[in-house]
Amino acid sequence: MTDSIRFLMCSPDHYDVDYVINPWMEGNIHKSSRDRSVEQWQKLYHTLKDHAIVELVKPQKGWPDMVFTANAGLVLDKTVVLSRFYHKERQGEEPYFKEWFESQGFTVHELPKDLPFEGAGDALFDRSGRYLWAGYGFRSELDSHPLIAEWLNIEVLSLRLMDERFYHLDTCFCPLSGGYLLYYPPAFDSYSNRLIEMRIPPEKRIAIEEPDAVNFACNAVNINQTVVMNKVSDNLKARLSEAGFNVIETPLTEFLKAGGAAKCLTLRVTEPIIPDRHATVLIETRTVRMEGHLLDAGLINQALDLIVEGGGSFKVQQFNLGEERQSTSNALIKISAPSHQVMEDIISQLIDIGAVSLDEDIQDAKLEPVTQHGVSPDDFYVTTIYPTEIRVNGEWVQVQKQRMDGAIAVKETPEGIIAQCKLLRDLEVGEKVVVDVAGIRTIRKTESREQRNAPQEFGFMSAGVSSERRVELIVEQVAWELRQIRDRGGKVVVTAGPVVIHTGGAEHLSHLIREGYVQALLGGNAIAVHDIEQAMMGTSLGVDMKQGTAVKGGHRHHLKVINTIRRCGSIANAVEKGLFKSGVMYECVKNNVPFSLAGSIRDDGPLPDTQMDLIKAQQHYTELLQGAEMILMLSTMLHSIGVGNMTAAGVKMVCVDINPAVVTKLSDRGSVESVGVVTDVGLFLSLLVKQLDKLTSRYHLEV
Ligand SMILES: NC(=O)c1ccc[n+]([C@@H]2O[C@H](COP(=O)([O-])OP(=O)(O)OC[C@H]3O[C@@H](n4cnc5c(N)ncnc54)[C@H](O)[C@@H]3O)[C@@H](O)[C@H]2O)c1
Ligand SMILES: NC(=[NH2+])NCCC[C@H](N)C(=O)O
Repeated sequence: MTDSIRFLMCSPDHYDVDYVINPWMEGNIHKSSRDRSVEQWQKLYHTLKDHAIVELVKPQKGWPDMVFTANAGLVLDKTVVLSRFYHKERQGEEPYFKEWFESQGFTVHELPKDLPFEGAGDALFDRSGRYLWAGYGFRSELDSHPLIAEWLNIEVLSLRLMDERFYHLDTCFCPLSGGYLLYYPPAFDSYSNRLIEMRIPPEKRIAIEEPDAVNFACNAVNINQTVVMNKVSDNLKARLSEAGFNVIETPLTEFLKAGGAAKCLTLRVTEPIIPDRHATVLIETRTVRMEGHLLDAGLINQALDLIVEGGGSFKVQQFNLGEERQSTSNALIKISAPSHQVMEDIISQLIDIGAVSLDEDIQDAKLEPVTQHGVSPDDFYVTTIYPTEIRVNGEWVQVQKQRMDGAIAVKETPEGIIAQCKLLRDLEVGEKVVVDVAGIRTIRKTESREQRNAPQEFGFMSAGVSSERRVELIVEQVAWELRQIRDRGGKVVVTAGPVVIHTGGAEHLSHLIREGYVQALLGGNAIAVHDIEQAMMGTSLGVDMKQGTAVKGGHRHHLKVINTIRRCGSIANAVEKGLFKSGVMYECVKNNVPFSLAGSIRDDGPLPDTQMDLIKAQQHYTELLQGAEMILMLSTMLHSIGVGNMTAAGVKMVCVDINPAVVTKLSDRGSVESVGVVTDVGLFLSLLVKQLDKLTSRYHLEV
């Protein structure tokens, strides 16, 4: 027995599973056996008494989980941070534990109300006492960690728990003597796993598998070289013994029904203090402001989800709800993150949804020079489709050539600062690039309630996937827009895949081009090949387009076509020679509608017009997209996604595809101008042409 080590336990007189506050309790209400739980608890108690002193706190009726004394608080030397339970079901335990600590002469620190922290269940010292591992994510709030660091004057390393089954840190993490760590890595997010790996050398990490984890092998009591736990596999036992530990198994199945085992049932109240320790936490906090229709546009939920999913936590410090129909709301949100890197990731996503720093926190954007052509400094801000501004020398500068997945390059010119989105490969030595997230804001339009909720037929509203009726409504709307754009001399760009031809859409798309509704066509080798095959041979990929049946040997047709066009040198030359007289490509040539065919690994031939240098192809696409007001994306995932990435918010995008997943991916840009239509593209085009004819036909005056 070691006199210097003391534990606190609470006998299970009132223990039962009375409610559900963790997944282990589900289905176990009143299913634990009183006799067996007493017997199991006694066995643990006596086992520990062989190795240490065990004190007892009086159990209280009505507080069945009080048996889990690990959650009483966190002790270091004669100081304790009392638990603030997350669930009301356990909050009533707090005064009893407080009384016990005070009666033993501990200095008790209490966290503010609404700042949960569940004691040694969520905070474990490295066994040498140099630092504290603290869990958050389910029961304890990240914001409690700085206070704990300060009160206990210790370095706190925050670990985010990800698996509900391992809702307390001590269910999946157990520091052992000699610098060893027993833990279950999948219970943590990747940032936390990296932190663990940085602190604990590989030879000291004993990572366990799921079968041991669900037997609560990590929920172990470690006293020097002894480890007491519910159950252990032979393999883990052997690994622990290799590391010099003697495992004592003591069944605690009745307590597993409430989500606890050996460690949960004990609190070590003698945690030695080491002299040269310092309060440190990596946690960063920032406050951002959001303004707009925060509630009904769902922006506030989106922001809070982003923070939590990104590994941070939040406090809404202020929320002013707009009172009138048109008035906007505003909120101040304080964000905490376990490291600068996590904070940066969260803030950059919040910037994308329009969050801004508080005036007093606004700084200039951080700029770093490009030192190698085509390579950005690390930590660069990745651009989105939304209009963006950066702050340079105290002034906000609009970023030009907005597109997503670029970096912001900044140049000083005699005319002033120029900031523009650039692809990494285009960055030049001498330019500076915006890094980090300071001094950046995106401008989000605040639409009125009417705009947001207008009936689908007259507004490119919420990015949504269509039902059958919506297809017709969207066709009516697209037709209306196409007519408006054509009549005012605007620009519509079409991206189209070969399915347009296979589904009989060629004649309709040809019609749109001929009638002046299309100002540029973007696609790949296939649309052109199959279109010309149809124009020259009546088949598309060997299928007779009139009969809908495969033509014998028809699969060779498209190669013949490719060969013919290659002989001519270009599609335009072939049209000039009169080799074919209809179809999408024919109309483009005849009506001077520029097109760009971008190559791919699948291409046969390719056609002489197909640009196999992808960088050139991307540049050509970008040029043709300049000034587009609307993009019709017709059944090509590859080219449509490529185009989506190049296009800033504000351009109307209509994505037509039979696969809802593709439509959702393309239309869900968080931008109100995108709309998705799940339907057959041939059908869509035929409806569109019909609707345009209706819109442009003369009135028949009845006399
Ligand atoms: N012979 C060739 O050279 C050849 C042949 C095929 C493809 N390719 C090339 O491969 C690349 C990818 O081709 P892609 O763009 O066709 O493929 P993709 O997979 O990127 O897109 C095809 C899309 O069409 C959708 N679709 C299928 N049937 C539909 C229907 N009836 N109505 C509406 N949507 C429908 C699919 O869901 C899919 O999203 C392109 O560059 C293309 O030029 C070349
Ligand atoms: N330190 C622990 N993991 N304690 C287990 C506590 C179990 C208890 N039923 C709860 O959900 O709070």
